[in-house]
Formats: sequence, structure tokens, C-alpha cells
Amino acid sequence: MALYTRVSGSVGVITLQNPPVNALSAAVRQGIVDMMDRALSEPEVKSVVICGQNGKFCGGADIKEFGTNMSGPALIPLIDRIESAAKPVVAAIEGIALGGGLELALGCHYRIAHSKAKLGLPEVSLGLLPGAGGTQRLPRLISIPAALELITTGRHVTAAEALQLGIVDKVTDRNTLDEAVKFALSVAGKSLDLHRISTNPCPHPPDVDAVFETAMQRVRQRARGALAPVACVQAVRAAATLPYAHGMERERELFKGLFTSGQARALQYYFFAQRAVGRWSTPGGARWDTSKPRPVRRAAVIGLGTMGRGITVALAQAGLSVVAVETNEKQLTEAKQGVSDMLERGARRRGVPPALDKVIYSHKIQAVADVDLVIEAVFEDMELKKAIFQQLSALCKPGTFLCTNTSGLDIDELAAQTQNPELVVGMHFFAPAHVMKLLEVVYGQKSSPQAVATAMQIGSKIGKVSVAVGNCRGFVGNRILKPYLEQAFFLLEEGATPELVDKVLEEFGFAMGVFRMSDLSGLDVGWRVRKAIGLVAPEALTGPYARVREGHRYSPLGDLLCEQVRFGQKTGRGWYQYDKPGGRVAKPDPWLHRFLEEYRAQHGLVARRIDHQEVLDRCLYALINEGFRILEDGIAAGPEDIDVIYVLGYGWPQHRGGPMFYAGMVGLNKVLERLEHYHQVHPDVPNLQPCSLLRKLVASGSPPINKWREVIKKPHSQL
Ligand SMILES: CCCCCC/C=C/CC(=O)SCCNC(=O)CCNC(=O)[C@H](O)C(C)(C)COP(=O)(O)OP(=O)(O)OC[C@H]1O[C@@H](n2cnc3c(N)ncnc32)[C@H](O)[C@@H]1OP(=O)(O)O
Repeated sequence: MALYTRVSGSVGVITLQNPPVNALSAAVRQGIVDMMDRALSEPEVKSVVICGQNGKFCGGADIKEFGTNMSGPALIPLIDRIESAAKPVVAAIEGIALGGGLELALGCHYRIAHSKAKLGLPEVSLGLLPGAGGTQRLPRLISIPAALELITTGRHVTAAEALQLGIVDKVTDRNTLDEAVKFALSVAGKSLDLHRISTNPCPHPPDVDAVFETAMQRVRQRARGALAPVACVQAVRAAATLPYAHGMERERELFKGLFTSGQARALQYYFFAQRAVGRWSTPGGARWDTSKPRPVRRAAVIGLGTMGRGITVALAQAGLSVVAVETNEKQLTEAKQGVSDMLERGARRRGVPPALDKVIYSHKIQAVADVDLVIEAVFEDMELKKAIFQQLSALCKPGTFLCTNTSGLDIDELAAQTQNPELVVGMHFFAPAHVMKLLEVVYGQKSSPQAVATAMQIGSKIGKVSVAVGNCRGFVGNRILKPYLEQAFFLLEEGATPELVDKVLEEFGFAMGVFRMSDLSGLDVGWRVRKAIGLVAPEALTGPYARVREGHRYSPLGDLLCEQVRFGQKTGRGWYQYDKPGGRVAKPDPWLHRFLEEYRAQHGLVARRIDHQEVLDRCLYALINEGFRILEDGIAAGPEDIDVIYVLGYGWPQHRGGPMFYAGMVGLNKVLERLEHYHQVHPDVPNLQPCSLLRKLVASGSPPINKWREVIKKPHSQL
């Protein structure tokens, strides 16, 4: 709803009231219509200010209303009504003016923003375009190239940048409403002709066609199949080429196409999923709203390889004091330089001083004695980690949380090395750790609610989306990755090439195909894990048992490549070839193709033609099947957790919502039917055997994803 007051005698103030972000729900829209009518009809009122309660102007359309029977006044005529008003209307922007919120402000004649406000048209990240005149008014106000950039990226801008771009008329550090009222008093009675944006011409750059062509190329390249960025360019083009009314028709037409699309549903699901994972719970009864974190002022990182350095940077940039420990002197010297460089680069980008003084380096593990939390980030070797946890338990002050950055080893086994296993949790970062948004917080059997809550809180403090997950080999992300990788290897054995598999996955929207991704992360990482669990016995690399482990099909292809020291980008050779070790551009490698042919011949495998659909089905459905197993085992509390992990950590296309959402979109019965088919063809591959939760969901009538938890009925369900 909206509140109306009159201040300073002649200014009507309309306050949007819809916590937490004053989204434009039906009631708010109705409130604005009613209060505008009142302000315009009161003869004493000479000007109007629109603001939002609780320091937030407006977070845009109410996303929760999408997909429901929307009622109440439409936004476009409401904004038009404001713009055509005979009295000046001033938007007082505090906190946020996003999406429909900014469009509302663009309908006002003037905009005053607080210096801390953020403005933007982020609809593209919800699979939409600014559909209340934003694509037509913004280019008229700030030029086509600037509007294209903001609308196609959905980027939020600061008030200072908004002033520079011309989105706002004034920025203030003072009380925004007071300033807006003063401003409204000063413009009362003045001509509004130049301030009705829709009536202004759209300024044309001389090379307007080239501007749109370049923009279209850029968005198509980045969009990975997403529709909204392309439609955004088309809508802005209408602003450049058509009169306002016709431009609005084009905007509406494009908006309608997006609004009902599966991509918009997926992206809006993903928006809420990211927030849902913050309301975590564990089977042991720890919960986001009842488990209190302990403050962490000083943290330590043990092991300054790539991961340890990234974690150190992430912590220091968030203002935490870090003791960075590396016992290898040479590595320590390199790490000091590496961390300082990263801190300086990051600071330059953010326009702040580098947090160099936040990090103290030491080559002695004893330096951790006084910290509140330790993150161990040494080599992925259980014996080494166990030894470190024994040392930490003896060295650290009582109550210090002991965390491990393992990507899949047993948290309980590590906790068992310590005197206080309740203080042990996993904090699984993703490389590069100072950049990637995802953190898996892994609770063990004995992790205390406070330890989990503290790790989750540190995660959000350093800007990560933290997802609480249970303890099993690979946790959620890497556990799901395994059957996906396995299918990709099997497809090579059966006749595919890395190029074919990657092409299909990249066309689906993955940031990188599975083989390019393996080359980037290093083939040796998985190899070491497989060796540790006894899968890579040298005598089993050839001969009749090379392709069998524990009675099931196994592909030693990855192991054979590692035997040749083909570790991927780092060695300049992997599934592809690179121009040098560390090279980034993957090129098909004739050696690899010959190697595959020889391998098939050696094992009596006859290459067949594999079509795109089979690649997609087998890789994705094997992955999704494991996702259902994870839900069944209670390792993830809900499908949202898996989806957020997969989008943020593994390059799953956001516009497909995540693997579990995708399964729902495809149809659970279809996923089940395809898995049954492929399992019949490959009975020696247990990962293709449909999991019983999937069968149960199908038997329950394939409920929508937000009802799955009712079928899972795990004790820590959040629904
Ligand atoms: C036929 C229809 C015609 C319509 C034509 C006009 C079309 C307009 C399109 C739009 O305006 S789409 C919406 C555009 N706005 C956004 O994308 C903003 C989304 N929100 C955010 O980015 C953030 O929430 C925030 C506003 C920057 C605040 O971030 P913060 O970290 O402070 O809090 P959160 O945890 O993210 O959010 C708090 C709470 O609020 C809910 N919420 C946020 N925005 C909206 C919204 N626009 N509608 C409904 N609910 C919203 C959010 O879900 C959180 O609640 P939860 O219960 O924890 O999930």
C-alpha cells in the first residue's frame, strides 16, 4: 500500500509501504494510483514526492506475484499518469530503485538519490526486460549505448554513477526525503516540458546500426542461449527507431514473450533458491534462525597453494585479520607475492586501499595459537590433513573452530583427530576462491550448531552464497559431478570425441563442456583421489579388468592420460592441446583422437555415431539421478541447495534453473523413462539406475519442485 501525507504546506508525499523492499504489489500499485489522484486533486498541493518506507525506495515489481493471477492496476498506465501530471513529481531514492522501481522513478519528473542508493534495471537476470517503459525511457535519458549496457547486464549503479550518467538530478548525503521536499518546493509551477522523458527524442549516435550490431553480438556471445538479453537489445532498438508509443508496443510484445517463458520461470526460481539456501537446517537440529554464530576476528589459513591464497584474499578483503601459514619456505615467499598482488588488483578494481596489513605470514603452524577459526587448505591427502588436525587441536586456544577446505574427504574422520569434534566443519571453496561465489559448508556427525552457523556467517561476510550440506564423498557438487564425468568418458569409449561432448554441453548452456572444464581444473586432481581410493592400480590399466571395478563398468581413460602427464592446461596437454603449459585456448589434438582409436581397438570397442541427444541425456540424467540420491540421503536439504551449488560452482546455465529444476521442467516421468532406457542398454552402470526417490516422485504424480520435500519428508525439511 501507499501512505499519503502533506508536508511544508504544499508538497504531497506518497510513501510506498511493502516490506522488506517495497515491491510494487497490487496493493502498492493501487495505493500509488489513489494517492496520486489525491495529490493532483488537492489545490493546496503544488508538487509531489514519491518515496519508500524504511530507507528503501522500491525493489521493483513483486516477483512473488508473477505466475499468479495478477490483479490491481497495471504499472505502465500508472507511470504514464505520473509523467503526464501537471504538478512536478520528484522521486526520493534511498536504498534501492530497481526494475519497476527505477521505471517508476523514470516516470517522475525529477530524481534525487541518497549517496548510498543503488539503481538498476536487473530484469534481465529474472529472464525479463524492463517492461514498464524502462527500455524506452532510459535510452532517451542517458543515450543508447549507456542504456544498452545497463539493461543487458542488469548491473546496479551507485548514486554517483547514476548522477554521472544523468539518471538522477541530484545526490545527497543528507535526509533524502527532506532534500526531495525542498527540491519539490523549488520546482513547483515550473514548466515540465523537458522533464517528461517519454516526450523527448532518443539521442542517436552517428553509428547507431553498428552500436546495435556490436551489442547484439556481445549479448549472444555471453548469453549461452538466454533469451532475455537478446530481447533487451531488440527493445532498446525500438526506442532508437520508433516513436515512443510504437516503441512501447514493441517493448510489451517482447516482454510478453519472455514473461511466460520457461527461462523466466527458471531464473525467478533461482532468485528465490539463492535466498532459500540461507534458511539452512541440519538433521541435528541446527537452524539458521536459532543457531547463533560466534564472532570471528582473527582467522588462519594453513597451506598457501592456489586455494589457500584465494581464501586468504577473500578473508582479508572482508576485513578479517588472517594468519597465513605455509611451512615450505619457497612456497611461502611465492605466496606472499601472490596474495599481495591479488589484494592490490582487487583493491584497484574496487577503488579501495589494499588490505595488505590484514595478513600476517608465518612458516610455523604454531602461529595459529590465538585465532578464532582455522581453515586448512593443504593438499588433498587424508593422512596429511589428519596430522594437521591433530596438531591444530593441540595448538589452538580452546573453542577455535577447525575447518577444512577438502573437496570431498570425510569430515568425521578429520574431526575424530581432534579433542573437540564439535568444532570441526568443512568449508569447501571453489577455485579461484576469492572470486567464485559458492561455499559448501559441510557439517559432520558431531559439528555443533554454532560451528555450522559460524562457518555460514563467515561465508556471507566474505560475499559467498553458502550452502549447508551433509558429509559424504564429494559432498553435493563433486558427488554429482562423478556420474556426469563417468558418462562423458563412456561416450568417448563408444565413439564420441571431447569436442562433440563439449559442443553439446556448451550449446545446452554450460559455461564449459566437461572436457574443457577438466583441462582447466587439472586432470591430476581426480586422479589423485582415484589413486587414494584404490581405483588406479597400475596392473589394472590394461588387460581384461581395465574397464571393470567392483563388477561395474569403469573407464580408465582419465588415468591413462595422467600416466602420460597430460594434466590439462597446466601441462599444455589434456583432452585438448594448448600452445604452451598454462595456455588457455583449447585446440583439438590429433594425438588424443589416435589414442582413443587405439584404446577402442585394444578393448574391442566399435565406435558408433553418437547423436547430440544421447550425449545430453546421458550426461544430464546421470547427474540429475545422483541429485535425487543426494536428496534421498538427506545430504542436501532440498532441490534448491543442489541447484544453487550447480549453477554457482559448476557452470550450469542459470536460465535453466539448476539440474533439479531442469528435471522438473523436462518432466520427471521423462527423466525416469530415459534413465530406465539407458540403464537397460548399460546394465553395468549403476549410476544410470533410476533412484527410488525419483520413482516415488513420479508415482506421486510428479509434484512441482516446491512440493518435493513433502515426498522426501526428511526431518530437516524446510517447507
Ligand atoms: C505483467 C507484469 C507487468 C510488470 C511490468 C513491470 C515489470 C517489472 C519487472 C520488475 O521489476 S522485476 C523485479 C526487478 N527487481 C529486482 O530484480 C530486485 C530483486 N531483489 C534484489 O535484487 C534484492 O532482493 C535487493 C532488493 C537488492 C535486496 O537485497 P538484500 O540482500 O538486502 O535482501 P534479499 O535477501 O535479497 O531480499 C529480502 C527479501 O525481499 C524479497 N524480495 C526482494 N526483491 C523482491 C521483489 N522484487 N519482489 C518480491 N520479493 C522481493 C526477497 O525474496 C527476500 O525475501 P525472502 O523471503 O528471503 O525470499
